[in-house]
Amino acid sequence: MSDTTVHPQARTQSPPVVVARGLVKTFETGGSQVHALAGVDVDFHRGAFTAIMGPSGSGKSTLMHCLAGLDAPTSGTVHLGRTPITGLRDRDLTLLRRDRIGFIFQSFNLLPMLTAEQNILLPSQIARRSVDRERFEHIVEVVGLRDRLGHLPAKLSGGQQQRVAVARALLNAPEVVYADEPTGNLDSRSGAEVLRFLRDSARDLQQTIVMVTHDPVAASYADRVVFLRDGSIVDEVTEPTAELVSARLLKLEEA
Ligand SMILES: Nc1ncnc2c1ncn2[C@@H]1O[C@H](COP(=O)(O)OP(=O)(O)OP(=O)(O)O)[C@@H](O)[C@H]1O
Repeated sequence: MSDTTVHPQARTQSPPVVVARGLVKTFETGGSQVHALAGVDVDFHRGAFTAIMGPSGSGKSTLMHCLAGLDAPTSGTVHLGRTPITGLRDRDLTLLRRDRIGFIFQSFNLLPMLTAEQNILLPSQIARRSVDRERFEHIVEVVGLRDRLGHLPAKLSGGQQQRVAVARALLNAPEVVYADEPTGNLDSRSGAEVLRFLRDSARDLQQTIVMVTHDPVAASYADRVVFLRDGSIVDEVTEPTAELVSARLLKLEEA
């Protein structure tokens, strides 16, 4: 174990970066109600890589949207650090998402006319933030994009494009990165590259990462997996293996 490696147990005991309490989200659809979140309490700690799993419709996306301030819960609270993000005005939420949260989506979301480097730097430019060149160099090195920085996205493989998106999300050292099915569009080799990088970022850069995934192999890269069913957290596994995650998921789907 290297000096910079923190044992997973130590990471889960560090102070929480994100704290959600009593999260309820009810959708009204044509006269009936859907309880997408039925009272979720969950914490995410600094430097921890957490996967959120559960059967289809269990509330994973809704939970991530409420945690990230992309949607407002019907009731309950979310704190990012000391900031209660539930209750912030739209403009403050926009700034908070821009300055303190990183996002990685299944569909990369790169701008096609910008090079890899320009895509990585774009959010900092929009926010008029000075770039920590040392961190940029480090991230580029770790994601293995050094010789691809001048390429347009169309000239990169899917895995390389997602690594650009990951580097972009991490450049500003956001307090938390939310990844929504980040390997959903990748073949298994490229997916593994991206997942290794996310895992290493949590370990080496103390980056807090929360990932929604359907894939037990992807979840096995996390330090911890929380399982949702019918809008509630019903199970949790630390130091998961793909086999263990598959078995728990199967149990939830059968129940
Ligand atoms: N905008 C909406 N309006 C009405 N119902 C919604 C809305 N968004 C989600 N739901 C419902 O809330 C529940 C949870 O949905 P959510 O998308 O969070 O689940 P999920 O676990 O992410 O599903 P999947 O794995 O299929 O993506 C589902 O029953 C869904 O139909």
